[in-house]
Formats: sequence, structure tokens, C-alpha cells
Amino acid sequence: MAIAGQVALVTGAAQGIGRGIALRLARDGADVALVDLQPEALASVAAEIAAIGRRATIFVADVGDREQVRAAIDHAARELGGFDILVNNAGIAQVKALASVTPEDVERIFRINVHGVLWGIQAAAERFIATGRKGKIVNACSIAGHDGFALLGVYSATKFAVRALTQAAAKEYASRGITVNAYCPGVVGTSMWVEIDRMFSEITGAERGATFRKYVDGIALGRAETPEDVAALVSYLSGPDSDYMTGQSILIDGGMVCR
Ligand SMILES: NC(=O)C1=CN([C@@H]2O[C@H](COP(=O)(O)OP(=O)(O)OC[C@H]3O[C@@H](n4cnc5c(N)ncnc54)[C@H](O)[C@@H]3O)[C@@H](O)[C@H]2O)C=CC1
Ligand SMILES: CC(=O)C(C)=O
Repeated sequence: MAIAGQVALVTGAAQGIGRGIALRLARDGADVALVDLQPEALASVAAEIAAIGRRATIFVADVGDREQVRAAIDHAARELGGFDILVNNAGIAQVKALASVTPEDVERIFRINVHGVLWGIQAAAERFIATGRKGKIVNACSIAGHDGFALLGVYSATKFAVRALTQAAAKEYASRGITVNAYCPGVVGTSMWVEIDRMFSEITGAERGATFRKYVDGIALGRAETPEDVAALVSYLSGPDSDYMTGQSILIDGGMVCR
């Protein structure tokens, strides 16, 4: 119960990895603010957290909008009585050949995966400094933030950008006792991968499920990752055992990409 009584805010918490992280932080003893675009799914995760015995509050916000991210953090602090941990998890993927990428594609993906992380870092750090908290910021990166993947070029670029923001923010806020790290999952069996697999099929003609299986075949530990695998690392990065770690983007991918 290393973070018992602390308040965490998780974006993209309605499903997949974000839901897994929110439930894990609640089991670790935190009260959790759940942010996403999907109110009904958020309410269902909030009910799961209540069943664990922790408080949850939901807030519908688009992480690509700076003011909405600020409002979400204000809401969390007001409803749950503080603010200690931000997990910038929300993200989207697109599978497309670089030759076909449009300015609209780039703007849409960067707006959520990169701007969303930046607005979260800004608003969280400002509040941590104002309240004297040595807060924790944890960002969603990816294996694609360590290695550029074919047909996932723009997505990969966003995750390299998240690594850069994580490093810069860690250095800017270190003197305030705020740590900033990122988790880099491999192939997690969520809706995102169902969608990635579908988009690969459209481009390459591969049968549905084949791209997912091909990627899983490249995992040394021999299985796809679960949200719970990722949440275990986020739990560590959110708690006091990682107090001497900052600016790191940690691979948790079953040995797919070794650095
Ligand atoms: N699934 C995977 O294999 C991997 C995922 N990741 C990263 O982990 C994070 C979570 O991924 P998954 O859970 O797999 O995805 P997912 O697609 O299952 O869930 C993403 C959640 O983010 C929400 N979201 C999307 N745009 C939003 C916005 N503008 N504002 C607020 N919420 C928004 C969605 O409604 C959804 O609930 C993402 O940043 C992704 O890039 C990284 C490596 C691998
Ligand atoms: C979704 C994701 O980050 C990859 C590369 O699978």
C-alpha cells in the first residue's frame, strides 16, 4: 500500500491499459480520477474501483485540449481532496504507409499522443509546485518510441516525442522533487491492437489476426502482454520505490526490443 490515500488521475481510463492501471493503483490504495471520452465505460470502471474499496471520480475530457486537461486535474483535486500522480495514458494509433500520410493524419495523432502528454505534464507540474507536492508523472510510450515500425511511422514519431518530453520534463522539474518517467509496452491485447490488426489487413491483404500473431511471435517470452503486466510497472513508477528514477522510458515488452 505504498501509495495509500494518494490521488491518481489516469487518462484513457475507460478501457484497455488505462483501465488496468486505474484498477491497479486503486488496489495499491489510491483514489482515482478517471478521464476519457467515453462516459459509460468510465462509470463502469468507477464501479469496479468502488468494489475495491477506493473512491473514484469520472471526468469526460479530450486530452488534446489544454483547458480540458486543466479542468480534469482541478476536478480530481476538488473531488478527491488532493492530486499526487498523473498517468498520461490516452493514445491512438494509425497504420499507414508514409507515402499516404496526410497533414490531417499527423495533426490528429500528434494532438492526442504528444500534445495531450504535454498539456498533462504542464498542468500537473503547475499544481504539484503550487501545493508543494513531490508528484509523479508517468507517460505512455511504446516499443515504437525505441524503434520506428513500418506502417506505424507517424505513431512511432509520436512515441519518440513522448520520450523527449519525458526526458526534458524530468530535468526541468527535478529540483521540485517531481519525477517524470514513461512505460513502453510491446503488444498488448487491447482494442488498439484489434484496430491495428484491421488496418494492417486493409493495407497488406493479410488475413485478420495474422499481423497480431506475427508480432506476438516476435516476443521472447512467447505471449502477448496484458494490461496488468503494464500496470505493474506503472505502479512502481507511481510509488516511492522509484523516487530516485526520473527521465526514463522503460521497456516492458516481453523481450521484443532489447536496449
Ligand atoms: N495496445 C498496445 O499494444 C500498446 C499501447 N500503447 C499505448 O498505451 C496507451 C493505451 O493503449 P490501449 O489501452 O491499448 O488503447 P485503447 O484504444 O484500448 O484505449 C485508449 C483509450 O484512450 C481513450 N482516448 C482516445 N483519445 C482520447 C482523447 N483525445 N482524450 C481522452 N481519451 C482518449 C479512448 O477512448 C480509450 O478509452 C496508448 O497511449 C498507446 O499508444 C503502447 C504500446 C503498446
Ligand atoms: C501499439 C504499439 O505501440 C505497437 C507498436 O504495437
